[in-house]
Amino acid sequence: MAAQAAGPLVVGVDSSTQSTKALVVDAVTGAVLARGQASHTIGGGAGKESDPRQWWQALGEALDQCGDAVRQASAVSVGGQQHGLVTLDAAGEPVRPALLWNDVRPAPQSERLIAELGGAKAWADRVGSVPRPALTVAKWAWLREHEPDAAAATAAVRLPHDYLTERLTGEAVTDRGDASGTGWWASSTGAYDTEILAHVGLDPALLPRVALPGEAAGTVHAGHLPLPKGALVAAGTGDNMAAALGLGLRPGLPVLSLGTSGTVYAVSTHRPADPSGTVAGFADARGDWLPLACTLNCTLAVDRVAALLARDREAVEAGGGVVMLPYLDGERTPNLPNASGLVHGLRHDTTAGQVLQAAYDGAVFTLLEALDRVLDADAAPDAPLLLIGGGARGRAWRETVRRLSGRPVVVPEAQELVALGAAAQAAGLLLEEDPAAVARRWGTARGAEYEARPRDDAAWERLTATLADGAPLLRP
Ligand SMILES: Nc1ncnc2c1ncn2[C@@H]1O[C@H](COP(=O)(O)OP(=O)(O)O)[C@@H](O)[C@H]1O
Ligand SMILES: O=C(CO)[C@@H](O)[C@H](O)COP(=O)(O)O
Repeated sequence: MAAQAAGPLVVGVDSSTQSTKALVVDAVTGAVLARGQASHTIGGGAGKESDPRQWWQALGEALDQCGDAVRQASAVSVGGQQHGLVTLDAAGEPVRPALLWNDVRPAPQSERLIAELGGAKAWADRVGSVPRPALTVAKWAWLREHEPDAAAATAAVRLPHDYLTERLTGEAVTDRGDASGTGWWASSTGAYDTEILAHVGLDPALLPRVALPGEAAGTVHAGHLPLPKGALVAAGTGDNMAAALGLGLRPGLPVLSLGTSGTVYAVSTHRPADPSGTVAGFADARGDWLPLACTLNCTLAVDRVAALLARDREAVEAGGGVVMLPYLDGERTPNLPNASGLVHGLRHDTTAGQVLQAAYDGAVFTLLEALDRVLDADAAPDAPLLLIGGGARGRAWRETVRRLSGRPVVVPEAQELVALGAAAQAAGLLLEEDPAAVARRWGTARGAEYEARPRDDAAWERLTATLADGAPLLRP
């Protein structure tokens, strides 16, 4: 395989909520020479948890599937689901399963942290984000309150991507992108916030070093993975930051990602600070910012509705006035952690296909509602939406985005943009280039273009009214 390559080989990894994906990529051309994927399981009863050791095992399986090419890689990088709280004991073993980004149990701790440290605006100004239940700081506060023994046994705290990076290299290293989703890395200073850490009783010595953009985490030291010992390992980053790299994103171009989470984001040259908490003021993996809004209910919620209706996910039907807010897991945007799904407007003539379409509409509306807040002065109002994530392969998702956004849509041909972004980061490290420039050279954002259609204002108004009128039901 490597014989077909024009340049050295790099490996990009996406350790996301549902699976690990690995790509072996030609660092010069961006050609994908091999790929692998292995699933994760999520448990946790009322919460959302995964055993980090499973991610390591899945990484091994995904790399094995890549065959010989992976054994010739010169550099590797790991992108991972953001915010997860990985707690390790003194031997480096997980104290308990990781609390994932979509675990809403820390909602009371989140409210308390906001109140105790000056309110939402103070948090946004200082940290960049209001500490919603998703953020690692709220999860750590939950653990200390509910499982003090587990918190006391914790000798190291990691995020999913840097847990894997450390297992590859033996080095405790993270990056500013993923660190910016913890709630204890302040965007105002570009460093860990020792006052916040003291407030939540977390010793900064338990945290990984934050590498500078472009800095290596180390080299592969683990002999039992197919990766060659001594291959360079980049710092990696959060999955959304990795996808921004993978698209070679320039400031102001909006991305809508349809996966387990739904996200809308853009690279910005201005540090975000949204006191409403809708926009998380993340850092990107280079030196800019990544204002982002994230929903909990996206592809899994809509697929669940399709299964309930016993319909294929593409079997939608237009028409009718039924409205659905598919908040099956509670919701993060808007901040409704205790909400459940809401259906309104059913009639005798409502069809199952219309109910399914209403689920897509509700999921897409929730994301697009946040888009205007995410975009700043850098953003061109008529810029096309880049549609990525597993859902971007679906016609019903794409057409719903076109109908409710009124914007042109581009669906990149490249499908695994997080893994490609990690590969671009690895290639950037190896070739001493800007990873976003590497991705632009690879042409990763090229894809099918769909022109703008007039926005469906009637559907938008029905959804807005249902969200407002349903508030007492959505905030139990
Ligand atoms: N052809 C398709 N059409 C529509 N949706 C799809 C298709 N293929 C996969 N998906 C959706 O993509 C989702 C997984 O997306 P992905 O971005 O890989 O998730 P994550 O990164 O959160 O693990 C699945 O939940 C599934 O609903
Ligand atoms: O919490 C966020 C962003 O803030 C999520 O986007 C996670 O990063 C999980 O991503 P996926 O597994 O859905 O890609």
